[in-house]
Order: sequence, then C-alpha cells, then structure tokens
Amino acid sequence: MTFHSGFACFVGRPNAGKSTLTNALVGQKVAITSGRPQTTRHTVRGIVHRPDAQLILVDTPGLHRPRTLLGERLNALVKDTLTEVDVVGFCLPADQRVGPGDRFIAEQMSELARDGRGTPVVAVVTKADLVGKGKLAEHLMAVQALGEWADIVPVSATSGYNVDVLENVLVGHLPEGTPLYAEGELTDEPEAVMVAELVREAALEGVRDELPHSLAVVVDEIVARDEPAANGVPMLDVRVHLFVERDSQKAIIIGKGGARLRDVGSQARRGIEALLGARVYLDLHVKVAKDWQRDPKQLGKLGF
Ligand SMILES: Nc1nc2c(ncn2[C@@H]2O[C@H](COP(=O)(O)OP(=O)(O)OP(=O)(O)O)[C@@H](O)[C@H]2O)c(=O)[nH]1
Repeated sequence: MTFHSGFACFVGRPNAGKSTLTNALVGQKVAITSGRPQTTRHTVRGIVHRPDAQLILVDTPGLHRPRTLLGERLNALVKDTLTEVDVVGFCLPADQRVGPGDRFIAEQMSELARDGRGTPVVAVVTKADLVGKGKLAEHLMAVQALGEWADIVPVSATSGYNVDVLENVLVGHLPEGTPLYAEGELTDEPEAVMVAELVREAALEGVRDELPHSLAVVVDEIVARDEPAANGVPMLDVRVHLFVERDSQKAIIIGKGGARLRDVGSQARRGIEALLGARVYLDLHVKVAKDWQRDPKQLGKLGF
C-alpha cells in the first residue's frame, strides 16, 4: 500500500465556512469558529490521520482585497501558504451568490495555477444544507463557470454531507510520502495562539460594529502557580492584552462598570481551562494602540 501525505488549505471569503470545515475533517475543534467574519488571523493546522494517508490542513485567514497594511500582510501570509500546499480548497457558501469577492479570489487562484507549481484547486461548495437541491445545482453551475477546478464538491460541515468525499478528493491530490506528524497529533498550533483566539472570539461576541478589524489579542504569559494543585489540577496565571485602536472601542470592550469585560473573561476562561486542562486565573488588560493596523512597528509587536 502506498502512503500519501501533504498539505491542503482552504481559501474563501470571510464566513465561507473554512474553520468549520477544518473541524469537521479533523473531527475535533481545533480552529476557532465564530459567526463574525475574519476571526481567523493565524494559520491553524488540523491533521487527518488515515491508514493510507496524512492530510495536514492549513486554515488561512481568508483571502480578501487589501484595504489596510494589515490586509496586505494577511494576503502575503495567504499567498505564502498557497505556494507551500499540495492542494487548495476554494470555499464558496451555497447560500450566497457568487460575488465580486469570489471572483477576486478566483483570479488569484488562476494566477496560482499558471505560475508556481500548478497547484490544483478544488472548488468546495460549503453549507449545502442551507439550500434546496435546485438552488444547489444552480450554484454548482455558477461555480463551474468561475474558473478551472480540479474538482467541485458540495459539502455540509454541520450535517456531515460529503465530508468524506471531500477528504478523499483532497487526499487524491497529495504526493506519495511518509507521515509528517506522529499519530494522534491534531494540531501544532502553539497553545498561546489558541488562547489568544479564544479571548478574541469571546471579546467579539455580540459586538455589532467594526471591531473585528480593530482588535488584536496578545498573550503575555502563561505561568503555573507554585501552590500545590487542588485535586491534582494545576493552576495557571494567564495574562492577556487586548489592543484596540480608539478609546470608544475600549469602552465597548470593557462595558459599563467593567461588566462586559468580566463576561468576556469568564467565557474565555471556560474555553482556556478546557483547552489547557487546568484551572485558570485570567487577567485581561485592554489598551489603545492608535492606528495599529497601519503601523508596521505596532503590527510587528502584535505578532503580524
Ligand atoms: N448551516 C451551516 N452553517 C455553517 C456550515 N459551515 C459553517 N457554518 C457557519 O458559518 C459561519 C462561518 O463559519 P466559519 O467556519 O467560522 O467560517 P470561516 O470561513 O472560517 O470564517 P473566517 O474565519 O471569518 O474566514 C459560522 O456561523 C458557522 O457555524 C455548514 O456546513 N452549514
């Protein structure tokens, strides 16, 4: 039996369902999903282990038109990722018409296919559960007309429809090779990045303005307390900074009398405790870093 191993990544406009699909394929929550767009800032890998193959999924921050320096950096990151993978899954949600954002990405994909390694691009029609058969067929035809695809696969990450088919298609594009990760390994994302994502997700919850583009989360430290662990469960101090661009945004995050920040803290803490298997004392600080999205120095400091 020949073994295949390699990398795949999903691209698609914000909210296309990339993170949810990664989770469905890997079978465990590794990438952080959110109802709000553009929450995935960091590359998160999930690994599908099979007897005949190992598929390493790289979850990209989404490809979109650069508006600010941050956008340009994200796109550079996405392009770097794209040239390193063996197959790309281009996610197009079935419940939304093919729009200018999709066409922009489709153009980038044709470029990728032309120069570089000729990386195959699989069109993945996501959220198939949200539309009827007729509308799905229409959407598939619109997607077919959008570019040259190695395959077109409709899936639903939430119902599980065709997730196995997509897995086979992606694996089919991987080169022969040995396993790249030890069995059982699900993600190599550093814990601090996942902690930051949990805080970011909690902080964005229920906020209806443009905060997603203005919020950066940095984990300063995760340290174990010296005191003996209660019932063998260790106690960790987790110190986190939330950076916003304006005082008004700071006020939104903190809420009246600090009420909102306390809610953010307790929600994030539950997730972090589950992730790290420890009791956590979570210390959140909100700071204003003016125009951090446009300032290369600030971006560097914030890890972009
Ligand atoms: N009904 C349905 N909803 C889905 C499906 N996949 C994702 N969603 C929802 O769509 C929203 C966006 O999903 P994500 O996986 O966070 O999307 P994403 O492409 O990773 O988004 P960004 O991180 O913003 O780029 C979430 O509310 C998901 O619950 C699906 O198969 N069916």
